[in-house]
Amino acid sequence: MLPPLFRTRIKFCGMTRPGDVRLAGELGVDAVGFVFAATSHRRVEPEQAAAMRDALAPMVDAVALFMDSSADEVRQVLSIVRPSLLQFHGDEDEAFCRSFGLPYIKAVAMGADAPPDPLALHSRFPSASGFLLDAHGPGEAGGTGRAFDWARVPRGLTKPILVAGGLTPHNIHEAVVTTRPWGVDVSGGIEADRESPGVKDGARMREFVEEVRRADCG
Ligand SMILES: O=C(O)c1ccccc1NCC(=O)[C@H](O)[C@H](O)COP(=O)(O)O
Repeated sequence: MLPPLFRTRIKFCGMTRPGDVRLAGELGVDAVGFVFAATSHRRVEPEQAAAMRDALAPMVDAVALFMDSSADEVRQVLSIVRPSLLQFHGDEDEAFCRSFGLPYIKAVAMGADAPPDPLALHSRFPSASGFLLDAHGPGEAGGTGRAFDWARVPRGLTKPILVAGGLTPHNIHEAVVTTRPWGVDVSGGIEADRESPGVKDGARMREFVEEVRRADCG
């Protein structure tokens, strides 16, 4: 039987150590994320992120993640880190997101009462490269380690979607098989323990990738 041509993209988020970034590249991960949200326990300084970017393998995206940062803060990060993709988790509008001249992903709060309307999302963010569906409620930060009900993933989104929130090596196979997303995003589920946010665990990173690939073959 021919192998499947499609593969689920993988993003590891909340990276804080160059060694973890290097391993992500070796494992075939498509993107790594650096968090600049003011309230995050995984927040890094731009210089720290620049050092991680230097550890990144070619053809792997460096994603800068913001939550209601000012335009000046975003521009400062861009000049130091040179990310290839942006991710916005707050109340940023379309004009703000596209004003930096880089492709971006808009996070969507799946913890709301009603699932988002695909048409409304597309018309609010026509310039988005894709949407990241995360488990947080409206106005809350991401990286909660909570999953949402994958049956609520809206159908009819024509832009790529990434499923996020509470994914681990143990549930990622089911998440991919259930939702068949463009990509998946994980942070807490590949960390060593809850006490060390941002410190990734090599064995968990590897197992996560293996499980996504197993789902791709199913
Ligand atoms: O990670 C954070 O601390 C964070 C803070 C504010 C906004 C977004 C944040 N993280 C986003 C992500 O890391 C992921 O997109 C996603 O939320 C997955 O997190 P997890 O549930 O820990 O796998």
